[in-house]
Amino acid sequence: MTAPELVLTPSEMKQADRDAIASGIPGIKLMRRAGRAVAECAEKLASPGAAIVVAAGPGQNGGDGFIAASLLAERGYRVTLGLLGPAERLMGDAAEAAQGWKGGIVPIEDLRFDDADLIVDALFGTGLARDLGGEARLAVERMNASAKPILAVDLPSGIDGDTGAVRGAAVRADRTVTFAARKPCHLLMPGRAHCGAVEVADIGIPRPILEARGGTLFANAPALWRHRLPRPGLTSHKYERGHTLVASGGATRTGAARLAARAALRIGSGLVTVASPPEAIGVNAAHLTAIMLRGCDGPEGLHTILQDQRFNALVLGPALGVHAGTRAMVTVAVHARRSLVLDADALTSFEGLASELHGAFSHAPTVLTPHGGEFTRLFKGRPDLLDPESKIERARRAAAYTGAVVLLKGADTVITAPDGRAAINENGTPYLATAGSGDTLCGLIAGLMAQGVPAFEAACAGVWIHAEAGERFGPGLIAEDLAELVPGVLRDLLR
Ligand SMILES: NC(=O)C1=CN([C@@H]2O[C@H](COP(=O)(O)OP(=O)(O)OC[C@H]3O[C@@H](n4cnc5c(N)ncnc54)[C@H](O)[C@@H]3O)[C@@H](O)[C@H]2O)[C@@H](O)CC1
Ligand SMILES: [K+]
Repeated sequence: MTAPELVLTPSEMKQADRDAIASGIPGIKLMRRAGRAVAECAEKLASPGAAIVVAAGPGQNGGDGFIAASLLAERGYRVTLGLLGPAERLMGDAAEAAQGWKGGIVPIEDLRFDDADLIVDALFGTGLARDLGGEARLAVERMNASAKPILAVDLPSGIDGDTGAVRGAAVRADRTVTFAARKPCHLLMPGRAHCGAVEVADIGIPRPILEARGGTLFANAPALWRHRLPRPGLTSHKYERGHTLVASGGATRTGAARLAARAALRIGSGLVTVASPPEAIGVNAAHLTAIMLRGCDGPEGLHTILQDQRFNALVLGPALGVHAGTRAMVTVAVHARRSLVLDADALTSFEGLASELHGAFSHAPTVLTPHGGEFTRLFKGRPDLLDPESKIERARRAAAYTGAVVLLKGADTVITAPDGRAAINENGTPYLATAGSGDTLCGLIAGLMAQGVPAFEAACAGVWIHAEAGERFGPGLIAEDLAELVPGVLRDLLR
C-alpha cells in the first residue's frame, strides 16, 4: 500500500529540518542536496551552455540558489547571480553556500532577466515574512515581465507558504522544485497556479521525522482512502450495502435530489430512496426506476421514515428551500443519528444561526459541503471561523466547532475532520462548475457512508472520484453525466 502524501506547513518543515539536523545530518548537507536538486531540474529545462540567471534572496532559499549556481557553472552553463541585499548579511549555511560560488555577485536591480534562457528564482521560500516591496517586488515583476522560463526554488517567491496567497507580488513559475514534502501553497489557490509543475526532491530527511512534525495534512489522493472503499463479497446482500435516503424539494425543484440519489446508487449504496413532498411524488415517480420513492411531508414525515433503522445515510439540502422547515428537518436527522450530508439550503437555512450548530454533529458521522459563499453565510458573526487567512485553518476550525467533517469547496477543495486531519484536493476540473454538480457530490459521499466508509474518508473519496469523473468527460460535461462515469473510475480504483 502506498503511503498517503504528507503536506507540511512551513513551520512544520522548519521543525523537521531541525530534527534532521539534530539527528546528525548537517544543515549545509541538506542545503547542498536541495541546491543539487534545483541544478538537476535546471539542466532538464535549459540546453547545454545556456544562459541561466539566478536571483538569490537573503535567507536559506538564496543559499539553495548559490549551490545551484555553483553546480550549473561547473557543468558549463553561463550563470549570472544577483543578490537581494549585501552579501555580508548572509548568515549560517547560506553564507557558507555563497562562499562556494566563484562567480561575481551583481545587485539584484542590475540583473538582466531578458538575457536569460532560464531564470532560477531563489529569492524567498518558506521564510517570507511580509508583503513584497521595494527591490524584491521590482525583481519579481521584472522576472514575470521577461516571459522567460522560471524555475522556482521551494516555492515561487511572494507566495505565502501556508495559505497560497500572493503577498504583494509573486513569481509565476513554470516549474517548482520543493524539498522533502509539498507545502500547502503548492496545492492551494492561487499559489498552485503560480508553481507550474511541482517536483518534490528527497533531501534525505527521513519520513518518520516528517510524520512526527506533520502527519495531519495530506494531498487528497487514493492513497489516503482507497483501503476504505467497499468491496462487496460474493455473499453480500443489498441491505448490507446500506440504504441512502435523499430528501427532495417541491414539485418544481426535484432534480437535485434525483441527481444525488443516482450518484449514491452508482457509488454502491445497496438501496436508495427519494423522500418526496406529497405534491412532488408524481414528478419524481415519472423519473425514477431503480431508485425508490417515499412520500415525506416535512420534518414529521422525515421523523416517521427514519423510524426504519435501515435508512443509514441521509442527504439533506439540495433544493429543499431556505426556511425554518429545512432547519427542522436537519434537527430531525441529527436526532436520528444517521450518517448525514448537509449541503446548499440545509446550510443556508442556518444563516446567522451558527451557534445552533455548535457541537451539533458530534454524535453521528456528518459531512457539511459548503462553497465559500455558503461557508461565510453559515458562520456569519463568527470571526474566529471566518478570519483565518488559511482556507485549511477556516475549515479546521469549522469542523472542530460543529463536530462535522467540513468540505470547503473550490478549485482547491479542502476537507477537514474534527480531529484535525485535513486534505487538499487538486484533481478538480473547471468543467465541474455546472448546475447539479454539487448535488452529485453529496450523493457520492452519502452513498459511501451508507456502505460504512467513515465520514472523512467518504468526503475525500467522494471529492476525488467526482473530480476524476469530470476530468474524464471534459468539455460538455453536465451533472447527469457524472454518476454514469463513476463505475469506470471505481473499476480503476478497485483494481
Ligand atoms: N528542509 C528545509 O527546511 C530546508 C530548507 N531549505 C531552504 O530554506 C528556505 C527557508 O529559509 P529561510 O527560513 O532562511 O527563509 P527564506 O530564505 O525564504 O527567507 C528569509 C529571509 O528573507 C527575508 N524576508 C522575508 N520576507 C521578506 C520580504 N517580504 N522582503 C524582503 N525580505 C524578506 C528575511 O528577513 C530573511 O532574511 C526554504 O524555502 C528552502 O529553500 C534548504 O536549504 C534545505 C532544507
Ligand atoms: K523561491
